[in-house]
Amino acid sequence: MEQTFIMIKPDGVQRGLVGEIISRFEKKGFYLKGLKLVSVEQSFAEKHYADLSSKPFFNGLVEYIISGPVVAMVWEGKNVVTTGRKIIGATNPSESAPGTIRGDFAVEIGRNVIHGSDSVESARKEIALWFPEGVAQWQSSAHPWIYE
Ligand SMILES: Nc1ncnc2c1ncn2[C@@H]1O[C@H](COP(=O)(O)OP(=O)(O)OP(=O)(O)O)[C@@H](O)[C@H]1O
Repeated sequence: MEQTFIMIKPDGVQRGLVGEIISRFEKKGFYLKGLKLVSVEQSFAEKHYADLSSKPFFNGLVEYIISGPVVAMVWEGKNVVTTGRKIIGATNPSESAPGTIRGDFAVEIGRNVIHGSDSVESARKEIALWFPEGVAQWQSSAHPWIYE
């Protein structure tokens, strides 16, 4: 099944939103396949956001991501990349709909609480970067109650 990489950014960890965010993905019916609290170095953050290296906000973004521990996760489920982005909401919290994570918990684009892969290909690369050790192999016994 499809997998995505989700990261709770340092502001989400500091503000105590970890449980709330995990709960939203769990209740939807997605499966947690990888989870760790990590403080990343500048070079690692630059690698994760390499596609944005030419943007004027790049240095600030890297400073933000290394400003405290983040929660790195792998979630699995049908259409989890696209649906995960919908659960997260628009990049700029002033445009994120209420009911989304950013719509409910964020105000500024530079403090938008959470990251989610934007495509299946990005998810594959990001999971390989953040979880080189691999992810857990397990099947939920609730599976037949969530999927036809
Ligand atoms: N104009 C901006 N000013 C400050 N920070 C920004 C700006 N645009 C984007 N960012 C930061 O860079 C991150 C990555 O931007 P991107 O355009 O990839 O958005 P995204 O895919 O919704 O976010 P993410 O990759 O974090 O899930 C954003 O989540 C935000 O934290």
